[in-house]
Amino acid sequence: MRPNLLDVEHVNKTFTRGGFVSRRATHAVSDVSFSLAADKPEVFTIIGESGSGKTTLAGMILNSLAPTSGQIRFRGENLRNIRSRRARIDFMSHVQAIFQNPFDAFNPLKRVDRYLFSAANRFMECRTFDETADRVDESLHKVGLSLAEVRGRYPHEMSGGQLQRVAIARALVSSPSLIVADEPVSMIDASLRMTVINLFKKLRDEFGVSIIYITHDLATAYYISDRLIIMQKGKVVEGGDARTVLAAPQHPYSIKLRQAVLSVDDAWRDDSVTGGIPATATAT
Ligand SMILES: Nc1ncnc2c1ncn2[C@@H]1O[C@H](COP(=O)(O)OP(=O)(O)OP(=O)(O)O)[C@@H](O)[C@H]1O
Repeated sequence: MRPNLLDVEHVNKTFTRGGFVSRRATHAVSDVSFSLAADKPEVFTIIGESGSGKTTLAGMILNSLAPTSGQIRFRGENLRNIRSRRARIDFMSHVQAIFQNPFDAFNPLKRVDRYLFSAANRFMECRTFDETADRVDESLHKVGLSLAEVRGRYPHEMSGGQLQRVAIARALVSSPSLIVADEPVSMIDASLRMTVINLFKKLRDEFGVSIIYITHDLATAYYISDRLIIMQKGKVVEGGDARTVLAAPQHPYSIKLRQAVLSVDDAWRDDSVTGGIPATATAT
């Protein structure tokens, strides 16, 4: 039987601070489990208020943080066993990350196309410059851009939305099967957010990429998710099919979330009249 794309099994992460006498432990992630199937690309959302453990969980899925206990497997392989440089590069070619602020992801003094070329050189076995350029151009087309548009430009010459699309194109160069996107639209101008959000749907539907979408933004979570888990203080308080969870929320936090979504729906209805961009609500 084909292994799942991702298995997160009873994962815990505890940070300890202080010395022997004043030692303090933070249970950032407590007993979290979920799986993503290999043959069914989806947008899986991890939603929760600030400090609920979302970024810590993302770090463990990206293999940049080790769980205190429990295990994470990608295509059946325990991430703990991915140690050699070659194995790490192979893993990174399949699992890519998108971060919150695209302006932090690019050096202001470096042309953005150079990032795309180095990703192509790192992950793909292109034999000629033209082959590398084709690969880069192909990735940029997937996000609605082209090498001709991007070549020679510096980060400050692009909008936050455009730059985040370049970051996604860079992630796509290696044809990953999973993208972990941690608050990818929260630093982007509201008018450009939906372009990036719709792009994730396109990656799922047209290119078979699964997305782990991490957010505290209820409106985009509601709009984009196939399944979701709601985290609070490191624990999953509710999870499952996004519409089902939101239709009959059980946990007080999910009820609060649904109320916020309902008010967002109202905002959408208003926006459909005015032709504006949907408002977003934030869990507090
Ligand atoms: N390196 C660390 N050392 C100590 N504590 C940490 C560390 N990283 C995170 N924490 C703590 O773990 C908890 C979860 O943090 P995390 O950043 O994962 O939450 P989050 O849901 O992503 O929050 P936000 O939405 O604000 O980014 C918090 O209490 C945080 O202070």
